[in-house]
Amino acid sequence: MALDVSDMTPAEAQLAQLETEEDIQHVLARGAAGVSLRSVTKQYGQFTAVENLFLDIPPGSYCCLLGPSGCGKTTTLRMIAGHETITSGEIHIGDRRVNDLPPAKRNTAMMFQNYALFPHKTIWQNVEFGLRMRKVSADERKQRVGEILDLVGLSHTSDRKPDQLSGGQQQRIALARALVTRPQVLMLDEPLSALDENLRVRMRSELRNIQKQFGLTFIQVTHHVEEAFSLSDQIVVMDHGHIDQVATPSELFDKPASQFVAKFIGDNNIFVGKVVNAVAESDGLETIELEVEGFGRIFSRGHAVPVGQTAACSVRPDLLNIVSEATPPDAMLVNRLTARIVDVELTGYVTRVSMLAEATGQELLYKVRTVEWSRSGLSEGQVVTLGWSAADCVFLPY
Ligand SMILES: Nc1ncnc2c1ncn2[C@@H]1O[C@H](COP(=O)(O)OP(=O)(O)OP(=O)(O)O)[C@@H](O)[C@H]1O
Repeated sequence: MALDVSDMTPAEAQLAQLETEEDIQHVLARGAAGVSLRSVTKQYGQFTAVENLFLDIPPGSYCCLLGPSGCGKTTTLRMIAGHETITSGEIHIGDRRVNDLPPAKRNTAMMFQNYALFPHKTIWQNVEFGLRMRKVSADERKQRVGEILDLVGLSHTSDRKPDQLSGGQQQRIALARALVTRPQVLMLDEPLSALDENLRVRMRSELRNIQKQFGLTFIQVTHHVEEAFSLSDQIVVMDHGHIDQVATPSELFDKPASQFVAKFIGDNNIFVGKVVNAVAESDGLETIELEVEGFGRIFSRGHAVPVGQTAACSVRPDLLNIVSEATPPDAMLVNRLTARIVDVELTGYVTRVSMLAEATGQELLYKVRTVEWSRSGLSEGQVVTLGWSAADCVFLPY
């Protein structure tokens, strides 16, 4: 049967050109593949959008590219998918260098922000489309489309058009359409951004379940910190076209590697000062003393830079403690400062308390279980002493 190519994306049109058995076998290959970026740079004219990226995404993992608008997440995703050329460097998918391969030959699939469903085709035809492009037989198409629609729980919608589905259902169909081609890597560009908050949280766990079930490599672009934390095995934090840190969610939460990451991922409290002393500890880290103007000495843990250099340290808002002024600092809560409560925000189980340091006016954030906050009897305008340990305070080279 002749293919209707009038509403194909460029990638799909390329697929339609696949001729050789080898091409088709590559595209139909199953199983997850890892992705490797080696010194990848993208320039648009004089502007460098991403520079010298090195990244290894293990096969079968869920990786999120996380960062503020304009940091280069989408450009990176599009280069992996082959929708954007790279200026220099190498990209490998599995054991293949894909720099010069068109999107259709990379064994990847892309799920777009707006789902890119064909409005005039039925749900069945939408899902079946990629298989037709790949010249899959009618019997196999029937079986695979049936299976995948079952899997996303939408078999009953197969005769409808996309605009007869809810946002969440359209999202599932877009996912089914991408998965039915059995890609080795699925790329998702802000897949949840069109959904309302409740649905987003539900679809998040569906995405994660499907990724686990298929054992595929998922690479997702997001600027939502919570989304990246809840989905990922690996989070790549990007800023201004560079990778700042690659880590698991818990590593990132406990040990941000830079001031940018510490701020971006969690409202951490950051203090900037000069290194005045560093003492080696048995776990290979050092306890580092920073002289911070207005506060005096602040103790943190990490890998020190030479004495005299400017550096910073970061403490999570939930690791601050309100302590009695009378209690002398001890090894547990060696860091102390006084602050005035300026705002209290109940967000559910957790209360966010904004404070201003008495000595410097620096804004500080304290997060506490709401039940504890209620028991404390504290309120706006009061001055409290905050204490935290060196172990909870992460040293950040400047
Ligand atoms: N075709 C293009 N021509 C010129 N500059 C571009 C082009 N595409 C992207 N850029 C620029 O490259 C930088 C990175 O863009 P990119 O879309 O990758 O960012 P992003 O992190 O995905 O942002 P967002 O979350 O807003 O989508 C931005 O400064 C953007 O303006």
